[in-house]
Amino acid sequence: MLKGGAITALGAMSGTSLDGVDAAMIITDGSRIESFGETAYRSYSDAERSTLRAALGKWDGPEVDAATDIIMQAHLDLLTGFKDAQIIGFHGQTLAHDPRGRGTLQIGDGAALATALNTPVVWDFRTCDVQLGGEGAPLAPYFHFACAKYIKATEPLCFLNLGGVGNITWVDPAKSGPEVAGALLAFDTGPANAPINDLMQRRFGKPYDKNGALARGGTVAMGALELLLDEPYFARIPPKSLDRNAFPDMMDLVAELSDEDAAATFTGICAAAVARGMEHCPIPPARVLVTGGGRHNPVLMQMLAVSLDCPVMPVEEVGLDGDMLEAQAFAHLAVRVARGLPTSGPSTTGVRALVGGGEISRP
Ligand SMILES: Nc1ncnc2c1ncn2[C@@H]1O[C@H](COP(=O)(O)OP(=O)(O)OP(=O)(O)O)[C@@H](O)[C@H]1O
Ligand SMILES: CC(=O)N[C@H]1[C@@H]2OC[C@@H](O2)[C@@H](O)[C@@H]1O[C@H](C)C(=O)O
Repeated sequence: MLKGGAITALGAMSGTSLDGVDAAMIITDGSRIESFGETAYRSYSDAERSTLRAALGKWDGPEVDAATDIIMQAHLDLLTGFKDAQIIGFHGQTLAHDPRGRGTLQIGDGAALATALNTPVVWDFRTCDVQLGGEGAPLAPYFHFACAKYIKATEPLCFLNLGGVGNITWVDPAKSGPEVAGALLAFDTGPANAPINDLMQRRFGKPYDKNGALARGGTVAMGALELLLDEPYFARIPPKSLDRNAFPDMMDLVAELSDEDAAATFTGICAAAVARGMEHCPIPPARVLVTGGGRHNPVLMQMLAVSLDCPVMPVEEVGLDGDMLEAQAFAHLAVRVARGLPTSGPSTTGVRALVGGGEISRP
């Protein structure tokens, strides 16, 4: 176990929207963020993305092996460019997530990465939490707590991540640590960019609805939206988490709609699911800080501004980098694992006791 002060950690995340790998450096002791460092991004080619897509929802087999090769190569390409990391947090790519059934699968071999990069790698962050009865997700909340301290927040606030799936963390920055009762509440809000991306791929062969251009010209089909929000997931008390493809029939909901209305409806569903989730906050937050790719979508941001009862703004407004927060999170969590600190607990994944999930592989 590492002892002592802050160290330089590198984090890497390939998220559910399948756009690419983010990597970021951070100097932290696992509790306090001292500073943020260099970042980099490697996007997937169309061919790589379709291989990854083909493996979604699978637990093993040739599709998973082909996807794993891509994940390993993409991370090696990106991470060799960083020189000073003392430890690496490697999330890998989630292919399947079923915490109440078969478990959770993040592909990629952290031990091979440790050898190739000659640096200790912390990986497989979610399995231990799931094995102990937790949701295994979201895991960024313990990092969000450190971010709230870093930005010197004084009132309860939320971090909202709009990736493929949406997740929210309510934080009370007055508490002394993330594991303290009442410091955090976190859960996945619902589908975010993934259905929009899937629609764009299916109807236009494009990866996403850039700046919400398509959704902007459409109208939200309220019937379809309400039908989805009737799913039991949205009424469940958090903590709770979602698989990227948890609602496989979503595309059917918009099958009869024009391209514009279909895009508007999926965008509206993302915002409405967040609004529904906000009802669970113990105290209304003073603001919602938005991270993840969805904050680049002005139509989605406008829908959120209309649906929520507090100011909604991108995390850049408080000096954070919304494209890199998840990569930074896994760097921070890697240091926590190495120091024997917990990475999840009852208020974030619903696990019954505090868990420090993650395997450490040394070169
Ligand atoms: N300019 C933009 N306009 C509209 N949407 C955008 C824009 N930029 C990014 N996005 C959306 O954000 C997605 C990427 O978000 P992000 O990188 O946060 O996801 P992720 O990390 O893969 O997902 P997760 O947090 O679920 O693991 C893109 O696939 C796209 O849908
Ligand atoms: C199983 C899994 O990979 N979940 C992701 C996904 O993407 C967003 C949301 O669903 C969140 O629960 C999680 O990622 C973030 C980084 C987290 O664990 O906090």
